Amino acid sequence: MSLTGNRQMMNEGKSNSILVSGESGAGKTETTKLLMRYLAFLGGRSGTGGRTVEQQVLESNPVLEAFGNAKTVRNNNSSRFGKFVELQFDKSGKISGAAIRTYLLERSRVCQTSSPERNYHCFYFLCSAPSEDIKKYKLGDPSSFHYLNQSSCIRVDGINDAEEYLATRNAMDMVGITEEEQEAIFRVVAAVLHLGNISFAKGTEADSSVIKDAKARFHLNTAGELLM
Ligand SMILES: Nc1ncnc2c1ncn2[C@@H]1O[C@H](COP(=O)(O)OP(=O)(O)OP(=O)(O)O)[C@@H](O)[C@H]1O
Repeated sequence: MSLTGNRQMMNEGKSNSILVSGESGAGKTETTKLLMRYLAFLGGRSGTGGRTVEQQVLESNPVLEAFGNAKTVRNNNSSRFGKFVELQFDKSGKISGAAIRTYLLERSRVCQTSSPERNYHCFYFLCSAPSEDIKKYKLGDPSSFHYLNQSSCIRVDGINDAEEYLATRNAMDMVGITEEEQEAIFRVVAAVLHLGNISFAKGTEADSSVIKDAKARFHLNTAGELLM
């Protein structure tokens, strides 16, 4: 399919589209990665050192999967969003640029998950980060966070969260997300986990509420610090 699309584009000089559809678990994500890899291979530039557009295109997948994929009943790596990937080629057929647009992330999953599903991978990856990051974001075991412990599924066979954290960081470097931007992104991810642990108790006045206890206050303060 990639080859046919590429040949038609080169012969007719027209843009081509490939639509990958199917039910959850059908193989859309894996097929799209294979299509992108082959198109990147066909449009690759030989001899260019460093970070090439092809590499950046391919490395966008681990980044999108970390933040937009989760384990569901049907698929351990289910994409909870849609995406439109545009690869641009120059007259000689070499990749000159790429753009990825995402649609409709399943946002409700952030606050609510149930067994045997998991929340988005990025939360578990961050909880398995090297100790200096854990300390910096004041994190701990995933099971200590409400947004993650509503489900009894914390770990997934075949996914090493610690390795995936490093792979995600590496992929973010590759696609050109600066260290500062990555820091900001993971601060928000950590802050979301802390926000989920803030609980309230009934206040003395009618219809009022107060922070429940010292633990809840710690998470409130930490979320505030991370979002500053
Ligand atoms: N070409 C393939 N080779 C090997 N395994 C595959 C292939 N395609 C799919 N699979 C297996 O099926 C699983 C589900 O595939 P994939 O994540 O691509 O489905 P999907 O259609 O994108 O699902 P969702 O809509 O839930 O994101 C993969 O994790 C993998 O185990």
